[in-house]
Amino acid sequence: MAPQLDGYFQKVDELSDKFIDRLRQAVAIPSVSAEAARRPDVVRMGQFLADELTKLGASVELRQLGKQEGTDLDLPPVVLARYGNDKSKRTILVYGHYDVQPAQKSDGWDTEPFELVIKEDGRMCGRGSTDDKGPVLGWLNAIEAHQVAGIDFPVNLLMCFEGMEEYGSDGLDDLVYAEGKGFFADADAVCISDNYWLGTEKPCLTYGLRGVNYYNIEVSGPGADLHSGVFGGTAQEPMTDLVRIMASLVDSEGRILIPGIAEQVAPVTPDEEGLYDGISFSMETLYESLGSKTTIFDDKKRTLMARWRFPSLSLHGIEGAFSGSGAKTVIPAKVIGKFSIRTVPNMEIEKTNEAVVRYVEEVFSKLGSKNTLKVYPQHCGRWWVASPNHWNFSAAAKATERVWGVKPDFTREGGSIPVTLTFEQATGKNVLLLPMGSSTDGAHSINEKLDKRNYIEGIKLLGAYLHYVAEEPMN
Ligand SMILES: NCC(=O)N[C@@H](Cc1c[nH]cn1)C(=O)O
Ligand SMILES: [Zn+2]
Ligand SMILES: [Zn+2]
Repeated sequence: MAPQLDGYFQKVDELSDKFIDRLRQAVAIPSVSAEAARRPDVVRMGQFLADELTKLGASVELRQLGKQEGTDLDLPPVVLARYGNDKSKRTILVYGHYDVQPAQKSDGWDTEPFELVIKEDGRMCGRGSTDDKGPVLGWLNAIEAHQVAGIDFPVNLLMCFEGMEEYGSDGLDDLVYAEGKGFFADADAVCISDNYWLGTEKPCLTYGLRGVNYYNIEVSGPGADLHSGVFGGTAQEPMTDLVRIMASLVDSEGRILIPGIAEQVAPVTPDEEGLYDGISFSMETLYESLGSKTTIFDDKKRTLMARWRFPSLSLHGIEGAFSGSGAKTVIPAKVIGKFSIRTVPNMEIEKTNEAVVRYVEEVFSKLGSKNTLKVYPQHCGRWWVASPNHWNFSAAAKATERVWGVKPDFTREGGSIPVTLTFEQATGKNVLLLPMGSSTDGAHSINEKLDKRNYIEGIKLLGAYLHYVAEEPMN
């Protein structure tokens, strides 16, 4: 089956230095969507992709999305591209994002985050290497390897690459819904490569994601930051209120203390109980990914359930708080606490928001503080669970076995890619998550990396998947 694949694989190996260089160029563009000052770099990264795709012969459009909500900042463009328009072939729509999480060497990185540094053991370190520049470039590299090998591209490829995923995909949903019957109308299925294997050796295909509701809690009081010697003990301090509110959201065992959250979670079914044992996942690999043994649970099943099918609440930070080294004796006038809830079936965005706002206001009112509180969701994206019983998943499973020599696990994921559900609803087609990187890649963390092996074999995997898609009978 898929007879041209050996020639394709050989060409990917031959071109591997060129493909790594393409990733090096992409990592060097600090396309951090969360930082206003970096917006020109995000736009530059979109342009880089558009130029590379144009050179490969794709037709490319940079779609403007208007202003970022509540700001004067232009949103970065969505790169929409088409490669091939042969009515006798299937059409696959792929999505990825070219923005990255913030990173600074001083966060604790061993090397400059926006320089791709290749270690002797094959780790390619750099912000965005695995999330999501490596996988996005994987599609471009697959096109190039086919061209150089002289192998006919097996499908028509539609591409949608956005630059705001790490900041809530502002503006993308409207575009995807609008183009469901437009630019994306020909799509027979959707494939997203923006997640990770559960461990470091066994590949997986993913059919579920948690959603995310991200919140701000603002507490303000004094008109300006104050000297704590002069005003300590006389002014009510916003940070004191905020820390007490934040401490009331979740306990050290990860239990969410907000009434109205656990009540929305779908009960565990007997069928589901048996699902976890068959999954290749070890606590040892988790400890390696975590860099410590500080897990809430000691066993695989409860750990996987906590990641996939129960909600979690994480405290992320406090804007306006002193966080440098040294000993600044300030009372911050206004602080904004940031936290998010990863949501699961059958939680509803609005119901969850209402429960959060009600609870935070109640806790604050019990403090008897004269400060002012505002609590509001910053962005929300729904959870997604799909059926893996579809030719899209069968093709990916065959490709995985061909490239990695092992049948993939079928997994869910704790992270969120809210546009996944939007693609499913807008196109009415099956969506598959086909990861390239592994659990130790450290996405969003310091020293993010993509192993050279996962990048190169991942390029083979994406191409092989398209060949098997072309061979699958419709179901
Ligand atoms: N690779 C997917 C990913 O990292 N998604 C982000 C999405 C997000 C939501 N709010 C901010 N980023 C995630 O954190 O899961
Ligand atoms: Zn991502
Ligand atoms: Zn991410």
